[in-house]
Amino acid sequence: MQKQKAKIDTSNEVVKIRGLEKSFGDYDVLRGIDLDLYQGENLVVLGRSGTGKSVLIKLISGLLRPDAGSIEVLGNDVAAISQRELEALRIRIGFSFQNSALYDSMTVRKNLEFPLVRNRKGITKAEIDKNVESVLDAVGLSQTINQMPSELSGGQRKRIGIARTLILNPEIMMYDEPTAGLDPITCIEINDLINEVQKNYNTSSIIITHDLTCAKQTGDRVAMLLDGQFQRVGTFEEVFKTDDVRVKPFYDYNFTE
Ligand SMILES: Nc1ncnc2c1ncn2[C@@H]1O[C@H](COP(=O)(O)OP(=O)(O)OP(=O)(O)O)[C@@H](O)[C@H]1O
Repeated sequence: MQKQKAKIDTSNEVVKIRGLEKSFGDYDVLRGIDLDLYQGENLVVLGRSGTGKSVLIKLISGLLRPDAGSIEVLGNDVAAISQRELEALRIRIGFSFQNSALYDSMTVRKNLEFPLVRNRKGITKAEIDKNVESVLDAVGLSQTINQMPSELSGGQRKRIGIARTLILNPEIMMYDEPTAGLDPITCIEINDLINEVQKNYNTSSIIITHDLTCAKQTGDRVAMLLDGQFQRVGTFEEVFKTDDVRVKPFYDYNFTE
């Protein structure tokens, strides 16, 4: 499905990163990064393996501390806030990780109820049921409500994982390799779902991927991490309109025979 033009507010940075540095031993992974995620935007982050994409997500979510620079998430200085404030902030962020991490011993319904029961004290049974049905409908899997994760396909598990994050109405979504290991048709379905989530839940998203079809279909902008910095940021076409030998192979591998 063709991506519709998203409503993006470029005056509202939900993530604002300035001069961010992070090293491990002698290895300077992030060397002074500046990056904005605008409200309502899908931002794709590309980069070779080991360039620091996961480190960046961990820094944004406060799991790692920066060596230098600032990270502001939904108006909070992540490195300065207390553990309690950090936990409250994390509830406003939905994480969709590679292995979906569903609880194998629980039905789809129980998997979806879990974050609600844990994070919304005093929620009623009727509200839980309504929320579960709503997110299952949003990911197109209402019929799986009583199934076990082992009975689902990889693509379905991915969708339920996304539903489980949506149930807390996140303002920011972080997708780590959303299409990894899926067949091409399921990849397209997941890309469409990412765009539907953006539109229907009004989320701002960071999408980490090596899949340029995913980048092209979902990204309003693409940011490419090269040598520890975002050296190419723009639309998909802008980023790949270059002869840079660090960039071209990405495109050629994905799109040329
Ligand atoms: N806690 C840590 N301690 C030491 N080194 C680390 C730590 N976390 C990450 N690194 C190193 O930082 C570098 C970047 O890792 P990261 O996982 O962010 O890469 P990536 O871009 O996400 O790669 P991939 O595309 O393969 O997932 C790697 O060299 C990794 O070994």
